[in-house]
Amino acid sequence: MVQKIVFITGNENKLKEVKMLLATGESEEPIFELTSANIDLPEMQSGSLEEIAKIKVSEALKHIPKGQAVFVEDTALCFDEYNGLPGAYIKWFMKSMGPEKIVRMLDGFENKGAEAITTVAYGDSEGKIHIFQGRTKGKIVEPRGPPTFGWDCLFEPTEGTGSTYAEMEKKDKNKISQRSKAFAQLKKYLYTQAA
Ligand SMILES: O=c1[nH]c(=O)c2ncn([C@@H]3O[C@H](COP(=O)(O)OP(=O)(O)OP(=O)(O)O)[C@@H](O)[C@H]3O)c2[nH]1
Ligand SMILES: [Mg+2]
Repeated sequence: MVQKIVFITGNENKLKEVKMLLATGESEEPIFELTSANIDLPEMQSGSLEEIAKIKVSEALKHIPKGQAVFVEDTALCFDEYNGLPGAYIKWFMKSMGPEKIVRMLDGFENKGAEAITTVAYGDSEGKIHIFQGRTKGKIVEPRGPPTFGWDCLFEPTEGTGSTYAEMEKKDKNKISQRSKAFAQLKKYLYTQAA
């Protein structure tokens, strides 16, 4: 049976990435059907990344038809010098300050280290919640590359070739990004369940 799965998001760029990350190869039998819904769910402003995602997906479960599964995804950007902040609040920092001023937050600090963390909370068709998390280390740099997706232009991953996410081809970003690591785990889980 093909499991219907709903991704709750209002972010078009993210949706595009996630569709690519969960796409099945041409030779693979599809085991799930992915749709998306733009539902504005309340997001807790405290707690660990896992707790925030868990509570968000329990809300999401109330909005989808019985028998379907649902997932939410939250991406945090954590500065070493700020002990993990802005973290999950990066969204609000981006909205009110924009990328240029976010870079200025680390002026006066030598350590520009940061970690991008994607947390996926999956609520299965029985209402059980499963958490998957992917992490990519890097540093905050002066914006480089097209400013099309949030803070992609100011994050230079350590594993890469010295480019910011924004300067990379999508397929290259997807090889190392926090989001691809989290969704690789979800995909593996879905295939194990279906086997
Ligand atoms: O440059 C980026 N590269 C990424 O890979 C990435 N992933 C997310 N973001 C941005 O980080 C904030 C928190 O995101 P977020 O996870 O809370 O998403 P969101 O609230 O925009 O959408 P959603 O919650 O409806 O899914 C938002 O400003 C997103 O635009 C990214 N920016
Ligand atoms: Mg969000």
